[in-house]
Amino acid sequence: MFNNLNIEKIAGIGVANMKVSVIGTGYVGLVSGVSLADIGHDVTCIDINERKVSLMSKGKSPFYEPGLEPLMKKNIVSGRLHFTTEIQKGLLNADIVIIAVGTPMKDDGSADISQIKQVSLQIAESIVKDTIIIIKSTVPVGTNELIRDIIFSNLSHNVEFSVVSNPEFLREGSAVYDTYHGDRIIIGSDNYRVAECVATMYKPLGMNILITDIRSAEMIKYASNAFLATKISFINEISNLCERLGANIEEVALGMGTDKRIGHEFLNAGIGYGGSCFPKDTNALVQVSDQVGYNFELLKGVIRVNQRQQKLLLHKLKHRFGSLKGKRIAVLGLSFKPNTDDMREAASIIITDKLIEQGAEVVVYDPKAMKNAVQWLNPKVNYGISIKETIRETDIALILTEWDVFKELDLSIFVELMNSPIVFDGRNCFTLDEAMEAGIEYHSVGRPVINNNIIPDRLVKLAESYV
Ligand SMILES: NC(=O)c1ccc[n+]([C@@H]2O[C@H](COP(=O)([O-])OP(=O)(O)OC[C@H]3O[C@@H](n4cnc5c(N)ncnc54)[C@H](O)[C@@H]3O)[C@@H](O)[C@H]2O)c1
Ligand SMILES: O=c1ccn([C@@H]2O[C@H](COP(=O)(O)OP(=O)(O)O[C@H]3O[C@H](CO)[C@@H](O)[C@H](O)[C@H]3O)[C@@H](O)[C@H]2O)c(=O)[nH]1
Repeated sequence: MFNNLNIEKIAGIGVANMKVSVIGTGYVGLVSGVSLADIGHDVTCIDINERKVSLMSKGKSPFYEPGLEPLMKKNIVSGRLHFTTEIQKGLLNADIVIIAVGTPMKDDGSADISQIKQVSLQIAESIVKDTIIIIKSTVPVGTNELIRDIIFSNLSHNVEFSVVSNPEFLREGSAVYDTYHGDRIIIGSDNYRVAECVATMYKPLGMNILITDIRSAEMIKYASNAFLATKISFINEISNLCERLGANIEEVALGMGTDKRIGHEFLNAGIGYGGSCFPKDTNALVQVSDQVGYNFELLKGVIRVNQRQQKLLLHKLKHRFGSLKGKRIAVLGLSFKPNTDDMREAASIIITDKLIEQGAEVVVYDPKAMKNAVQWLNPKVNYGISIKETIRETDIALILTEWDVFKELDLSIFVELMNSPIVFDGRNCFTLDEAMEAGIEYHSVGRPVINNNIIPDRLVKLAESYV
């Protein structure tokens, strides 16, 4: 059905100057759109959210992402980057349309592809010339074919099109860097010349490009996220064992990661993974597996371990204090990881909620996520105005996100300002030596507890009842 797609015309445009429309301006849509404009294409970003479009048109990002706003402004000024809420206008004359709308998790764990289906219908009605349609959103295997059928059945004009799977691998907090320095670009297509045309669009980025069939491209995205989530749950399991056996997870991870076959990345033990991708995508892959009659036992375990790990500090607090009623607790860090204001699936949501449920008074601080946090956290949470004011006269401090401003703290402020300098660090921000020198009581993940400047020999006993 795509044999007549006017690929010569699209490819003939060369490595720059393709007309690209991006639908959906979350992290993926906006960062992709901006970078494609930056490498010379004429890009229109389309979103139904008027507030976002109005902000973006002024060069402002709707979310915090380092390095993004200067790049937006540069490309708006150059005339290569445009924003609109009107899909028909936004798709006019597009050579390539990129779908980057959300695919959130449904209650049963599966991926909700309704936004993609809706956009596909709009594309079918709007395209007036031969077009390549790229699906960049993370979608279950088989979705690209489904979308192809929906578009084909609803075309308003006599045009050719081809659907290409091109999953995205950027990380929030380093999205701009990743877009220019990623490890690979995956292009899944049933037409090699179409795939080459998409490769041409990305060529100025100078990245490795791997062309696969459509279903394999869809699977590469899920398999990659599931594997990284597995690495995190694995190291968290090892860290729980370290606590019981008196080993130190930092040294264990260093020793493991030095083996090139294992590698150092994604071996940071902590309070589990959050964010808009790992929880959603691992659950979706389990759902898909179940649907085809395959019991993906390993991944089910990874998800269970993560759910338990997100509550690790609550278990430690219970063991240390029994009741938390009337305790004043400071929480440093709310976003699911540093350098983002994204609160989706952040461990802070469940932890602060449980603390309040147990009668604690909770005051929180985050360098960037406070505004978003209001929509996600229990209304009884209090918001601090600075790190110092947040920990002042508290009984316990929790660190939930490893922002640099926390890692760079002089630990003596916990001694000076808190009622009692007791710190539970879910991200191992400090060395045990630093904690010992400062004279704080320091509980971290997978490492011995520091209390009264000694590493207690009751460590193993302490750990027994954590989980
Ligand atoms: N966030 C990440 O770091 C990341 C990384 C890789 C892949 N992904 C995947 O990319 C996809 C997008 O994720 P995100 O976090 O960037 O998105 P998001 O959910 O934050 O934003 C989606 C955007 O799409 C817009 N939208 C919805 N329906 C629309 C329509 N009919 N027309 C125009 N706009 C519409 C929404 O208003 C919103 O701005 C998901 O499938 C996600 O799994 C995300
Ligand atoms: O060693 C580690 C590494 C990460 N995390 C946690 O894992 C979560 C996810 O972190 P990260 O992967 O850095 O951020 P995301 O922005 O969610 O990026 C992931 O999800 C995206 C969406 O699919 C993919 O594009 C990226 O490749 C993939 O890394 C965060 O809560 C981290 O705190 C750990 O606990 N330990």
